[in-house]
Amino acid sequence: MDTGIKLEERTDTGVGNGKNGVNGGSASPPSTLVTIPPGTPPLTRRHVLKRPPVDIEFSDLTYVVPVGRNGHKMILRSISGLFKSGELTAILGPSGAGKSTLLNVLAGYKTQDATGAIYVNGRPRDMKQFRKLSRYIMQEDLLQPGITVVESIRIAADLKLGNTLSRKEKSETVEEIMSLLSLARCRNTLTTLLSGGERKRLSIALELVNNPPVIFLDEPTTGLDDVSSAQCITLMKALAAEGRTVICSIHTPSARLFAMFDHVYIVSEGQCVFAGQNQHIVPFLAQHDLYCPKHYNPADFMIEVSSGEYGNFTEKLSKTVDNGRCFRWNQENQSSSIRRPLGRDDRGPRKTYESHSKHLYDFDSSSWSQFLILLNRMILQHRRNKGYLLLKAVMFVFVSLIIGGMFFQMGNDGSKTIFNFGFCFVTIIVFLYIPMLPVLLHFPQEVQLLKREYFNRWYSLNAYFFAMIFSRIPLQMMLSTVYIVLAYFLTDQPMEWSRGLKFAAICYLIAITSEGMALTISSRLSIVNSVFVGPCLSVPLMLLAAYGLGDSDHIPILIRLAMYFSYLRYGLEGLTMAIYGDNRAKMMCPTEEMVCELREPRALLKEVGMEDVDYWTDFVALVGIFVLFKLTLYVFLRQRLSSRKSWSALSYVIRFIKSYIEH
Ligand SMILES: Nc1ncnc2c1ncn2[C@@H]1O[C@H](COP(=O)(O)OP(=O)(O)OP(=O)(O)O)[C@@H](O)[C@H]1O
Repeated sequence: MDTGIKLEERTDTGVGNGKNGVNGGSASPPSTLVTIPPGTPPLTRRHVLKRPPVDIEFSDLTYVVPVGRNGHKMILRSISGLFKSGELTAILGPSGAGKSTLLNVLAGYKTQDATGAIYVNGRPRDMKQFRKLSRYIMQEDLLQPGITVVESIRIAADLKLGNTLSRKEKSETVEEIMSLLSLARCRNTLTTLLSGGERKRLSIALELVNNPPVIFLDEPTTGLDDVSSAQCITLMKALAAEGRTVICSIHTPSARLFAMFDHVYIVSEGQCVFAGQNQHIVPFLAQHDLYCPKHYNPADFMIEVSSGEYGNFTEKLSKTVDNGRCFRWNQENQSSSIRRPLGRDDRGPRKTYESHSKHLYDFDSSSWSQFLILLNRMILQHRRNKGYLLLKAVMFVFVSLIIGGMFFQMGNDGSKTIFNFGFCFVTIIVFLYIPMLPVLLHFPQEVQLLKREYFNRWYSLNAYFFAMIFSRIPLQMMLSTVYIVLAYFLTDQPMEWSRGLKFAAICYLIAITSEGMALTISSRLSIVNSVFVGPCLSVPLMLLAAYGLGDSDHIPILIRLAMYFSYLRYGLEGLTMAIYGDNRAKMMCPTEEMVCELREPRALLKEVGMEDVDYWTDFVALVGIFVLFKLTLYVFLRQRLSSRKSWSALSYVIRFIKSYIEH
């Protein structure tokens, strides 16, 4: 089965449905249980731009994922539906029914394996334009660590509002959002210390900064207690009542929560088994001789029916609602408008988003501002992560003392030249592992955060990528200096500025290249796989660094080719040349030694086959490999963040490799 992108997408997105935002004509009667406390500030805040309403319709949506090497699994089966602005919609269903998948496809988070059509205000969805209108709050509340609540919202406001508001207006916006989401009390708490409810509210606050007209939430109440869940849904209801389209997937809601939803869409085995107002569910089921017991939560009953507890009704119910096309239960009067002409733009002339406010939905901050804001955020996070910095510095001190002790005073000892060459080899291993391992553990999580922020259009990948490079390199160099200085002095290497600087430069290059390699590996893999693949790849790199030393004529051609890619070999050559190159004078030979065969530096270089090696060639090769890793990282990240077809080939290759690693 063809699983390519087949969602209809065009460049001319439609707009405005003629309603002016408020729950105009939403068929659901206001629930008596929904209480927005008196005095609650209006959700459309003073300094925030007005957004036009957005209706989302989908037709014959099918989602098929590849399973194993040849199999497929159909998760969504040709379902249809309509989610209107001004309404709070719940997508309900038993576990594994396909709720999150539906949300992912509608939000545009996953489009690759989907087929069918999605319409925005009656016109085929233009994904580029739609991404500017919608925000997706995912189930896991991934928040940037090392910053406080107020700092998080300020950074989001700086990135999203750019120069559209003055500094004072932006501060007011931040304060308004904090009070709206009851976050003022924990304004100075680090995000990592927040409770589940506070994390969820902060996730919502961050996406509300520039007032999106469409909000998707994946299971917003999971992990929250009854009170926090009710607060969260009340807030969603209030946001919808202001004209936004709010769609959330939700697991078995209590009767109280269930009554708050304006529109309920129930999924079972990838099919729609009900779409309409919550009060119609009980009569709907009664039509099929399924009677909800008195005082029983209709949501629970519906889920039990969908789970097959009363027999298999999925096909029958799905047929009755025409797999989501039937509009009968969406309104008070159920006798009319049985089937919706999905996708037909029948609401008269309207402006397009392009003409309405094209510039409002582009990035409001320039790439340069995004870069500076992200750089500041990353530096702040590094500074706050004192435990990690200290641990890394202590590791470097510890390793340099151990290595310094093992090779103590051998640098100028002609009888220990070969051991001192061993010091160079050990040094490249240090700068392979210490910069690499923490990245393999940490970066897969950071990629998840990047995906969330990028998908919700906080910044461009270029801004993030360069901020990451510029925040990491100085830190890596600072920490590496600890080892370089201690080990260099303890092992008594030549006290010449030029040699010391050349030695340090190669160490820095190996360190940042190792970090680059780790970033590249972990940009595509989970933590477990990264931690496995990284050290495994290091073994051939180390072997290639030392393979055939002194006997390079007999190295097989394939290994010789592979050597060109082993940056550790260039590193080893560079360190050796820094210490022994440039016609270094003979080393001292201790009196107790009869002969010091290798006291002449040239003799060592000949022994290890490096007489013709040029330090600057190695230096340039290391820079080249560093740049190559960075470019690969950029391509991998772009591919990971993109749903464009042009990346499909690369993504299939990566999927194929991963299917071997992960099975
Ligand atoms: N990439 C995938 N490969 C294979 N199966 C998948 C994939 N993604 C989802 N599924 C399967 O599709 C089904 C629907 O998944 P989905 O996450 O949409 O369910 P859900 O209704 O949100 O469930 P829950 O309420 O438990 O989160 C599940 O059985 C899941 O295992």
